Amino acid sequence: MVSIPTIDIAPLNNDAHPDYDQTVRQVMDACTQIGFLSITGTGVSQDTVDRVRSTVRAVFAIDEAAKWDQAITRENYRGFIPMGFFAPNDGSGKADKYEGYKLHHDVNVDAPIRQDCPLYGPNIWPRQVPDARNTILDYWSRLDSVAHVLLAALETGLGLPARQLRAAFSDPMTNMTLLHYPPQSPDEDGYGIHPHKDTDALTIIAPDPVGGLEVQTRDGGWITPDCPPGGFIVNIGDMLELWSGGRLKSTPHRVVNRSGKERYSFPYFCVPRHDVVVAPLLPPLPGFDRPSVHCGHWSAEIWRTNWPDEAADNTTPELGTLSD
Ligand SMILES: O=C(O)CCC(=O)C(=O)O
Ligand SMILES: [Fe+2]
Repeated sequence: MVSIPTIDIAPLNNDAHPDYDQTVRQVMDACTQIGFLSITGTGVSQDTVDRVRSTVRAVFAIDEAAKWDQAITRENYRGFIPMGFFAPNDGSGKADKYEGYKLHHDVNVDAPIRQDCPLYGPNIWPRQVPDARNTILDYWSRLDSVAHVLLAALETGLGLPARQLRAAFSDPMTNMTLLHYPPQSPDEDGYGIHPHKDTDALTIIAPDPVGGLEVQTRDGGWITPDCPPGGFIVNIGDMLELWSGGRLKSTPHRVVNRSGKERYSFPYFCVPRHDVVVAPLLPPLPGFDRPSVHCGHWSAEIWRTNWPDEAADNTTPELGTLSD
């Protein structure tokens, strides 16, 4: 029976904690089997999460015309993503039923790193929701800490030198998408988000109590993660799968919002620094054979190929596909 476990990660804050090793083992079991886990004991309060969800609601309540003034452009993949913008890459042409708002690791216009990688920069913050910046950046920094605790546990669990993964996340290309999924009627086909794998290292989501996230099991079925109130859902993305030589699993998932209610979500996608080249740090498992990925190039290609009239070419990293 495959299931998504709920793990109290509080012992991971201290490697001398009597339950440290056992908790690392539980995290490793989840990440090497289903690739998803629910976590509690993060230290991030329900109040913090509720504040972010209210902010996200307020962002999508902005007048439609004003959204277009603050929309993503080819040059700057920040701001509103209109409803219907993302169609699946399977040729079916059915657009996902959500609108989004894209944010990246926030740095000033004069930050030196912009000389090395122009994808870094300040976010567009929605003018109509003045608290959005503080509320979201506060949440972001808390999730940075949670991500680091999880990465440290994975370093231990994989037998890697301490900090080998964490060192890749200084000046990260970590990003968030604020998401609004209108309800889908029971007879409506299509998805809130079509089945996909995440291309990042690690994703952390505070699930909306209305539900709708579904995770594929190895036998092709779909299960719904249980997550206690105040918990988060974590999943392994393609980059950690690649780093681990195929041991940690990046698992397809999708969203279908049949709750009859509006659904709001704000995944945090943990991505290394622009100059990190992700390649196996351990001998790959038999049959696992993937090219390395340069994170800056990867990010530039995501920005480019999400545009409906742009196609992947033979330099586009192979990430996020469901082919294997
Ligand atoms: O909204 C969710 O729960 C999941 C979103 C997701 O899978 C994604 O944005 O990659
Ligand atoms: Fe995803």
